[in-house]
Amino acid sequence: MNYTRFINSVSLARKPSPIRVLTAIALSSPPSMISMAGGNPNVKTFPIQSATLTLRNGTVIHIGEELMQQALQYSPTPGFPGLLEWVRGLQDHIHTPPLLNKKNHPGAVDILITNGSQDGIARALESMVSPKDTVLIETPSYPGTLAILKPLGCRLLPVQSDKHGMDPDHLQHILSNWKPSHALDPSSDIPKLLYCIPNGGNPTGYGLTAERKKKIYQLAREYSLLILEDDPYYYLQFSKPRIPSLLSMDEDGRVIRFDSFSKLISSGLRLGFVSGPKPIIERMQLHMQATVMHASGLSQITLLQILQGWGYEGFKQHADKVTEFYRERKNHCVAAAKKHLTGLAEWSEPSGGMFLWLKLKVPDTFKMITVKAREKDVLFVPGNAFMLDDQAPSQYVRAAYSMCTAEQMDLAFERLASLIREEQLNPS
Ligand SMILES: Cc1ncc(COP(=O)(O)O)c(CNc2cc3ccccc3n(O)c2=O)c1O
Repeated sequence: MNYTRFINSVSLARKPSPIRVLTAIALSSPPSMISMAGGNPNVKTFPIQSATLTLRNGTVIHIGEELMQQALQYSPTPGFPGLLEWVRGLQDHIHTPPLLNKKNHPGAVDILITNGSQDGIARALESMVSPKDTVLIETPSYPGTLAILKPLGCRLLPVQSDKHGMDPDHLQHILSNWKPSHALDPSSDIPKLLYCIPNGGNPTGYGLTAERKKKIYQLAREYSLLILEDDPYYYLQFSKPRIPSLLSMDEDGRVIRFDSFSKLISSGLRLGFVSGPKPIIERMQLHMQATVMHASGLSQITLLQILQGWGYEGFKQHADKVTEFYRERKNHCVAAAKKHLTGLAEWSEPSGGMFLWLKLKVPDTFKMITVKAREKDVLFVPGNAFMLDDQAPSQYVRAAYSMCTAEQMDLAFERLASLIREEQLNPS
């Protein structure tokens, strides 16, 4: 695989920061090394000495002085070595990526700790996309990614989806406008990247079937695409066993996978990680070096203490508990929709995540949701926010069931029902 084709000129121009190189050398040198290189502040001037965390299960985690000094000091851009090692082991345990341990393969998997997966997606797209490029993106899609992509000025081609996720037949139909050989022609506008949210989609809550994932991967192979697998809801799949990831089938080194700790452990710690081909991860690391330098050290050390205490089995048990929490909320949400919205809206049962995607029997939801709904003390997100063309009318709204009680969801949908009836009588 020739990765240069996928890296834009800004990213290709990036060079390792000499200071960050020295930080890495200093960290990996023997105690005899005397470093007067790095402009590190002296940790003895820091007011925080240690910390103690109490988990909901009663476990007490103590971050002593030595570890706290590491947490509060500059650290390597790729991530704390211990956390990198742990998440690498998690990927092996969960996805068994074919290229995880093939160090000599050009697409050997490398990992970067990011400030949440939003940060990772931004670095990947800002390192790969040029204005002349064509990017395939499932629609509807996550507004956070649309906010990154649209300003880059590339051509965005929407790939339709349904209750089983992105439609590979529509993807094939779009790609049939090119020949696979066009990928060898630098002047061709053949698509290079495919962005998808394979499980518990945002905004739909739908997930790709295993068959569709295989078909999409085969099409990516045929047309030399790289796949951006944005998968913060992987562990929140309601069906068991979980449907395998695209990374688990990646024999070519064409999947860049974004994981997040936001939906399982904390969204405020701002930690996620990217698993992908080393040449791409290296470009993202250089991007990170020139901006935030590294993800928060205190967040990384805090997370690592929790993960090391759990181990992989404990992590999976926690993920299963969180999934059951959201399954119960999903059931309450669907029950409230059936009770109040039957005949006024359509929806399919979410297969994971934390969202219900409602198609209302009105021509456009934007003004109804952004103006009238607030007067009725209820908030949703209008469907246009998830579309490539956010000016076009949309009959959809996204409802998040993650934060509301069953009673609140019932009342919210009762209010939405009266809004729909009013809108049907007097369209805004
Ligand atoms: C598909 C997909 N990919 C990436 C991310 C980012 O997650 P990270 O790991 O925390 O950076 C997300 C997070 N989605 C949302 C976040 C959010 C934050 C504040 C307020 C509202 C928010 N709404 O509505 C969201 O959907 C996501 O759904």
